[in-house]
Amino acid sequence: MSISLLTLDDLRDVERRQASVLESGTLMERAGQDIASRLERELPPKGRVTILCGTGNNGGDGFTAARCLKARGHDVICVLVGGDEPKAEDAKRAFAAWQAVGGKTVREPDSLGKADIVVDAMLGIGGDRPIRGEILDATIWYNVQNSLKVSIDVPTGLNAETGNWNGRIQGCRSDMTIALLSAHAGLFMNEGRDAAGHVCLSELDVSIPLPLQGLIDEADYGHILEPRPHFCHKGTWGTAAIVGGDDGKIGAAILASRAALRLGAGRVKTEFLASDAPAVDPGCPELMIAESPLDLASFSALVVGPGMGTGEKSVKRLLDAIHCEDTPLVLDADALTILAEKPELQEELLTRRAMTVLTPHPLEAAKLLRNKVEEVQSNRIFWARELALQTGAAIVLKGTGTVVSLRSGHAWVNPTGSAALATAGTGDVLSGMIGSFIAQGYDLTTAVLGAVWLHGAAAQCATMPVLADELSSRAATALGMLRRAKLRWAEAGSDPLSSVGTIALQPGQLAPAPVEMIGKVRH
Ligand SMILES: NC(=O)C1=CN([C@@H]2O[C@H](COP(=O)(O)OP(=O)(O)OC[C@H]3O[C@@H](n4cnc5c(N)ncnc54)[C@H](O)[C@@H]3O)[C@@H](O)[C@H]2O)[C@@H](O)CC1
Ligand SMILES: Nc1ncnc2c1ncn2[C@@H]1O[C@H](COP(=O)(O)OP(=O)(O)O)[C@@H](O)[C@H]1O
Ligand SMILES: [K+]
Repeated sequence: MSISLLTLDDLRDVERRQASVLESGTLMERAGQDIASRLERELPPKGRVTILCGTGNNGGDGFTAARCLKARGHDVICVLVGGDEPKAEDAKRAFAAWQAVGGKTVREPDSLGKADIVVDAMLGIGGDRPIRGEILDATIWYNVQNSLKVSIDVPTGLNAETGNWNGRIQGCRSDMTIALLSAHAGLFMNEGRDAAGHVCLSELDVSIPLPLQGLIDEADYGHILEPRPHFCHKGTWGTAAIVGGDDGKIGAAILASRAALRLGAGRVKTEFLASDAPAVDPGCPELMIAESPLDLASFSALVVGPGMGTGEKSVKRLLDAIHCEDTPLVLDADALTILAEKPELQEELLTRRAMTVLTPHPLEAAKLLRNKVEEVQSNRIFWARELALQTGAAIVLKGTGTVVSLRSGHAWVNPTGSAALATAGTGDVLSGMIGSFIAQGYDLTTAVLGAVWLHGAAAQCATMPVLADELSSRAATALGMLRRAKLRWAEAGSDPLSSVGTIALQPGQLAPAPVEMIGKVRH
């Protein structure tokens, strides 16, 4: 969690504390300088830049960046949107400084020629209402510009915490967003992921308190990248049991089982609930298909639910698994539907000694929370935390920007993944991957965060939906390559591979960074 995702309350606290120790306008000046430096990398000499400035402090950042770019010889025009003058104090000063250097400001953008870069500095984290009037008009203009489009702090109209458009009114859709002080969860979730584009962060040289939430990164899953010792055997890497696959849904349990095996579990046994289940998986003969119900307590990890059905037999098997109190348990799909229908089973989860992981998609989460999908999606981090408290389990709330939450209140947003995952069976693969890492003996957070991150990373470069079964092979290949890269990097002491399979890496990195750090970087 080295990239923090501060809540708006936390950010306002940081701002207040900084205001008492720094001269007013200092942060805005740093923001303007860092924005200008980053934009300059995208500009030709004497590049043309149009900056849409709102009347709040986001607009102030825009005027400050304008002044810095002008000083570096670029041709900059500001458009003041939403009023005849800035309202926030720092923004007033920034506007005056822009005017003092002869900066040109107009009130609407329609007559302006094409710019190399168009900047959205209309609304930042203070934008909490649906956009309308001048801001809406300028947003519509912005979205059709054939220029590089860059939002400052957050795309105008987007809720920085939830990644939803305020009031469902579409706001600015950008190629790049330069976040200030801290990255925002909304830039990686729901509509925010598409609206933000490439995310840069300037921390403005401010030390940020360690928050409860951040992006999943190598600091969280690094252990899974460690090479295996030579001195080991299949028993070293645990045995996972996959329980599921009722009539007509055998494939789901196969997908989870294959994923568990491919990602490194020493052995995987599959218990199908279907009456006509196959005795072998011809595509993966390494799997052991149980002929009779498994002794669930004897496994290193249980994955229960993929294609399991919700009938009496399934309920009984779920209960058996929950009662294996000392065996780590991953519950997915139909197991979650049963849990939602039988709240008394959720209470039993609270008494388990071993870890439990629930992997709901938003509809499954809504049912568990006795809620609506829209409500869950309106604040995914909040509801993932609620579900962790309700069940005592680690929660993996899937979707665009998967959220992982623990009962302790810690929450992570996954920066990897893509729409290539929006295809049947990829969730089954994820539950098998989590079960695999748990069976291998990784601690709960490493296993869950590593699986979620890798599952997304394996799909990231695909332009078409990935067949779920291919996904686990891709994830295994990516993991192997990352392990090799780490080894080489450790041996060479510096530059690893510049590219690892489908995952493009910067020199010195093992995995693509979700956020480009700009300005003065403190870590
Ligand atoms: N305070 C600080 O320490 C720093 C703040 N910075 C900038 O300041 C921004 C926050 O500034 P503000 O708090 O002034 O907020 P904004 O500039 O985001 O918004 C200004 C005003 O817009 C109003 N508003 C909300 N939704 C609206 C809508 N749909 N239509 C019209 N008006 C709407 C709000 O009531 C608010 O008063 C950050 O996003 C960042 O860009 C940066 O300068 C970095 C440092
Ligand atoms: N647009 C998307 N962007 C990122 N991840 C996605 C997207 N759509 C789906 N996913 C991921 O794909 C998986 C789908 O899981 P799930 O809905 O349980 O499907 P299934 O039951 O068919 O396996 C989850 O890991 C989810 O986070
Ligand atoms: K903005």
